[in-house]
Amino acid sequence: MEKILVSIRVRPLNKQEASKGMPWKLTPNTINLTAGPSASAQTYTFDRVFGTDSKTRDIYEAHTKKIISSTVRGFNGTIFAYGQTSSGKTYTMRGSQDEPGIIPIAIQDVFRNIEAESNREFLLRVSYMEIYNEEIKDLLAPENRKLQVHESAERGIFVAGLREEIVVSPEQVLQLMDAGEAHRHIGETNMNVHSSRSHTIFRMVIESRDRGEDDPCERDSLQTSDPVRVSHLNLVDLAGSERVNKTGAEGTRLKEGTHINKSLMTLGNVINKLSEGIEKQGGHVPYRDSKLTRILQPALGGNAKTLIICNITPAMIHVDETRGTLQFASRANRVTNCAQVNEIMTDAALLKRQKKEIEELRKKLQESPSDHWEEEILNLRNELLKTELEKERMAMELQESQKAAERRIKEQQQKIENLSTMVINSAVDDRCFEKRKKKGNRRETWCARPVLNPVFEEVSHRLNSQMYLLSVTSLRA
Ligand SMILES: Nc1ncnc2c1ncn2[C@@H]1O[C@H](COP(=O)(O)OP(=O)(O)OP(=O)(O)O)[C@@H](O)[C@H]1O
Repeated sequence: MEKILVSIRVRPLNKQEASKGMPWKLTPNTINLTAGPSASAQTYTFDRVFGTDSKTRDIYEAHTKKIISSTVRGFNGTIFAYGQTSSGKTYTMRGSQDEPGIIPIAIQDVFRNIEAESNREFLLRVSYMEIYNEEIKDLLAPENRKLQVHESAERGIFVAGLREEIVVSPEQVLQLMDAGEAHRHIGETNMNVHSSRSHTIFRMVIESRDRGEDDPCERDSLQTSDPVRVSHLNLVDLAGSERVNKTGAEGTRLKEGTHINKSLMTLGNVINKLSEGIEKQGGHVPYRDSKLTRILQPALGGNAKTLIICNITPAMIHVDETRGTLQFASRANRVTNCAQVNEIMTDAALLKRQKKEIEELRKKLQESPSDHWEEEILNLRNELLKTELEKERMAMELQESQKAAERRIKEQQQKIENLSTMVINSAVDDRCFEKRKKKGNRRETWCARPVLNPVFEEVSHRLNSQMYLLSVTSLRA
């Protein structure tokens, strides 16, 4: 569900209006009446409010651009300009010599979007119609008049007998538009020298399907079995609501004005009912009360993305009409639509899509768990290898240090043995020497323990401490 978007565009004051000033205060999202006898604290809030110096390109970028790219992806889209006569609807939608309008910018953008969708092929058809005095006229084939609106399950709501031209370039579309424009009802009123006396709907039907594989055999089968997306883009320039006394309408102009006002009143009623949620409560919405609302039915509370650009005249003299436009805009802003991609599914297309989905699921089932486990296993294997290598390294180091300790012990034992032999020999020598001395010039004395050679004592002490150190080291190892 998404809201109907509403933007307000305030046209600059013209020479006659400028002297009285502008009683409206604007912010990027709000507008309120600050001067004059009917000034009030009421603030109107919208998706965007564009001031008198705004450019159509800014308005396009704000919301229209997104809607246009959605239509290329299969959503219905409608953009229309609403407002009193001479408020700038045609200026906004068609543009001027100096500033292109929403329609030419949108057409260029449709083709740009299509170019970016390289995996799809497109078929574009355009039609251009006018609702004048509640009669539908074909602007691309002016001999087609009084066309009727019908509804069918396949086509939805459509205008029977309306010419649709296949187009391949933005230039071709703009040429067709210009040709159609020449057949439009335009008249002079007190308020607008080129007043649109009719509502116009420029429609682009965008059909697309997947290009399929590179294999031409495969391509042929795809063409019959792929779903086709069909979306409608409506670019609407409404005739302006008008007051008979202000427009000075009489005769033909008066008749036109009556019809214009009647269809705009129906549009207002439809928006009222929708904003009150009447349709959701099962109530009646009077779409059939005018050709305009009947043709635009999908855009009003239906399957479409919709933007209404409400044009207002900021002059003091038009305060009442401007307030009427803002009230309509507020109600429209409360209406919700439900846009979805429009696909035409043949049985073959349905079957093919289901097969594709099953295939994708099977692939996921097969691929994703094994991918996951393979990675897990690889990680675990690496961990295991690392641990084993570390274990081996530690075992080798231990072996080495044990061997070294054993070697040192053996060496020390060898040294002790050698030294012991030396000490025994030296003790024997000493005793012989003492005996010889005794026999010589000294008296023989008794000693409780044998007096050892000081050299022996020193060596023995050192050996004992080294043996102690060795045993401690080998214990530690
Ligand atoms: N934003 C703008 N900047 C400059 N000039 C503007 C702007 N908007 C409208 N105008 C001028 O105001 C005049 C009336 O505009 P336009 O014809 O677009 O009004 P309209 O709402 O389509 O009127 P109608 O309902 O009678 O057809 C034109 O001369 C147009 O060039």
